Amino acid sequence: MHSRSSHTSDSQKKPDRLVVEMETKEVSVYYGSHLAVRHVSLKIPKNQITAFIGPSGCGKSTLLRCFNRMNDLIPSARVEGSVIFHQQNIYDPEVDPSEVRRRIGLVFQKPNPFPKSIYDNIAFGPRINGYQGDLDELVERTLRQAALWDEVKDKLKMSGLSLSGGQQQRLCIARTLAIQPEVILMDEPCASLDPISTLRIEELLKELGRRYTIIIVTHNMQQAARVSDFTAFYNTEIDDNGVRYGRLVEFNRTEKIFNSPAHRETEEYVSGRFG
Ligand SMILES: Nc1ncnc2c1ncn2[C@@H]1O[C@H](COP(=O)(O)OP(=O)(O)OP(=O)(O)O)[C@@H](O)[C@H]1O
Repeated sequence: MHSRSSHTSDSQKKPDRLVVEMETKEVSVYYGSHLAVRHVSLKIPKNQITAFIGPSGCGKSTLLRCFNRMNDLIPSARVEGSVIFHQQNIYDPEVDPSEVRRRIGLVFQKPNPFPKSIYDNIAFGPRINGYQGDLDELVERTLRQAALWDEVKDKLKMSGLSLSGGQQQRLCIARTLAIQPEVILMDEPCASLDPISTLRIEELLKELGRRYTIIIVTHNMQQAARVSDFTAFYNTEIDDNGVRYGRLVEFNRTEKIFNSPAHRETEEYVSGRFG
């Protein structure tokens, strides 16, 4: 990939020249002695949406968590290889994992607002990080970015838990945006939402994808096709000892993965013949 010299306008969604935001080099993840994902090397393009797809258990969520060291919080998990961000391996011993997680936010599958007011859900992270600007302005701006402002502007003191599931998920996205991340990871963010809330989140994603680098794990191939610019297809493989592990099969522009993939197993998966 080449470096991009000029700014991309909002209307120009697919620039010819891309910069790499993050890169995994030979990443493998173990849970105890169990190899879950093997040797993934991948370049995540900046300000694009990358979808991770593949059958259950191929390691999509495991790999996603490597991008902001969330696997550190799982005692049995061990990551090999490197994940490069701003020319540094985020697994280097001198790197502070909480700083990594501030710059690379994660939105979970199930909306998980704090049991606090809508306002404080947004303000909490910036306060902890010593935000010096106008918090009211930040709360409004991020709620607008997350397409939630109009629905909540008159009830900012109400609990975040009083919102619908779809609104809660947009609140969690706003909360992530408020700490001004550079990359947003999303682990099946629509899995627990109804179709209308799902569409709203997808619209939001397309909007955010112009300004942020987004990686989204999804079970839903139509969703990957609708929202992403690039797609990584993972599959499971069985080694000589009969042990199943996940591996990256193919990574390319989404239209290529869905219309003319290089590998037969990708074609079989995206056409619904397995998985
Ligand atoms: N916390 C954990 N402890 C032990 N093994 C785990 C843990 N999380 C995942 N695994 C194992 O790692 C492998 C990959 O799981 P992972 O959840 O990353 O796959 P996935 O592709 O995201 O699956 P799904 O689509 O079903 O969510 C599986 O064999 C799973 O059982």
